[in-house]
Amino acid sequence: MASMLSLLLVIILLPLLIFYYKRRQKRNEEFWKYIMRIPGPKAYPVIGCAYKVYTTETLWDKERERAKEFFPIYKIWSLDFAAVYNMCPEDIEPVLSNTKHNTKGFVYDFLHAWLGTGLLTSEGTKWHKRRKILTPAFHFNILQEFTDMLNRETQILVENFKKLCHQPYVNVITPITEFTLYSIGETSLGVPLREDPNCTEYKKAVYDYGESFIYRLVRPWLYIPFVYKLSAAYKKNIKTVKTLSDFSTNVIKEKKKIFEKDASYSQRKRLALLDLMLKAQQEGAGIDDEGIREELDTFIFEGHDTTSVSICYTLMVLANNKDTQKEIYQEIISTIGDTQLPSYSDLLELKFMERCIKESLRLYPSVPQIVRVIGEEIKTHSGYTLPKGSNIIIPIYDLHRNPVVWENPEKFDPDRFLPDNIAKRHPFAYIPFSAGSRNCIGQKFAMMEIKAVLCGILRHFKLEPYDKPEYLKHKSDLVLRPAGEIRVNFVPRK
Ligand code: HEM
Repeated sequence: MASMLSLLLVIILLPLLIFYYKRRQKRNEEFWKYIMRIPGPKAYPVIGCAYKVYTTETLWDKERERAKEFFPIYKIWSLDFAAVYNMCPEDIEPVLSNTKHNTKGFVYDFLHAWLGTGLLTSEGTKWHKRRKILTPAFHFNILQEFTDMLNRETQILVENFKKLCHQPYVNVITPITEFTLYSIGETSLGVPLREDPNCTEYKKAVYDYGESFIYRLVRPWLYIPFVYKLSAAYKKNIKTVKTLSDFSTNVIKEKKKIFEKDASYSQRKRLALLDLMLKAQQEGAGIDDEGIREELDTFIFEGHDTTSVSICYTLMVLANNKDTQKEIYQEIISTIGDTQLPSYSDLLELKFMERCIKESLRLYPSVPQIVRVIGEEIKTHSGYTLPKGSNIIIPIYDLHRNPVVWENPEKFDPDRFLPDNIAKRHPFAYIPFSAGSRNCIGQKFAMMEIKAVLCGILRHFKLEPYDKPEYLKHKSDLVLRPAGEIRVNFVPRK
């Protein structure tokens, strides 16, 4: 049976390998000349670096190892595909600040089955139009209105932690992910997701999609759509996609009911994200039902999973840095008091807390790497050429540990974000929200949400360490994920 399978594999794969290798040869000779000059791991003819198949667990460590071995630049390739990892701020600046390189790498296509071509995955005029429609949803007047909602969600979370805190530790991932999912529902979507019975299934489906994404990523033959469609992984993924899209379709249905019932709704001066899209649709501004669905999927995912991991890692880091935690607590009490809920301007004033969040995002960037396609040849700082059409991978996680920029990179030190220290650094050495025109549209919302939740948690609990940062393992996924739990001990304040 096994030998039959191997024979079948050879019959299918061999012609494909030859086809791709020929395609590769047809590509601009200069392209390969430049790519091959860049250092990189050992490679064999045709299959290149794909002689080892990694898993979601092993890929993470391998990429970190390679980042150290070949710092600051290296390439990987297989068949007709090549990508260059770059950890040099001087090289990243021209890529992210020039719209010629705005196209995302082909791996973003693996997200299309779920996110369609929403803001994260779209390109050209479609992306530009959508960004214009959606930007007002993050205007500071809107964010100001969100403060009360975030405070309410935080209070519910704190009550939840009060029930859990008698245990030796709390795995913060589940309660925090619920908090961020319900928060994006209450704020940007205006839909009470807490009442949606499908939330648990949705959260699991997000994890499943991430796993299937990495599964495909480490198997270059599955990049070929026709081969992928024959695989068991594809069939499994179809089910996951159905769960994900049923969830967002339901959210839209609920919201449309509210929107259509109340005529004055769309006349409000400032509208949150989903309202804004429905209004744009009413006014014929070029966004149809499918467009709303893909943006909603994008924002539910980007708006909850990224902030969730960031809050979880920040709690763990603060539990391990007691003096810093004490200083944040004192700042909260002196800015807001012991009982008041923070206003939007209070949150803006929490400067020390902000530095701690920034430092936590340096060590644990929720989006650990991004990819762009080079639209015009670039000469790198280290003397190589990135040819037009090459995929450049910006490993934010490794960039934030670049030893040339960050002294003692693994150390948590919020003073790195004192204004004088920021001024001394290259502006592209720290990019947790990316940079340039395709930066994170939700970054102010994210900072505000993280601050609101820290205010609530730290006012009620002292955090004691359980997991130590140096022993925490990560795994590859769409966002930075711990390989297991993130455990923190919650001690109620008297
Ligand atoms: C700590 C929290 C967050 C981090 C670290 C983060 C980081 C990022 C990064 C690095 C990108 C660039 C991705 C790429 O180029 O592939 C991005 C894009 C994006 N983010 Fe965030 N994000 C966060 C929170 C949010 C929130 C709360 C929202 C929405 C409410 C959001 C919505 C988006 C969208 C829609 C894009 C695509 C923007 C475009 O291409 O025009 N993010 N984010």
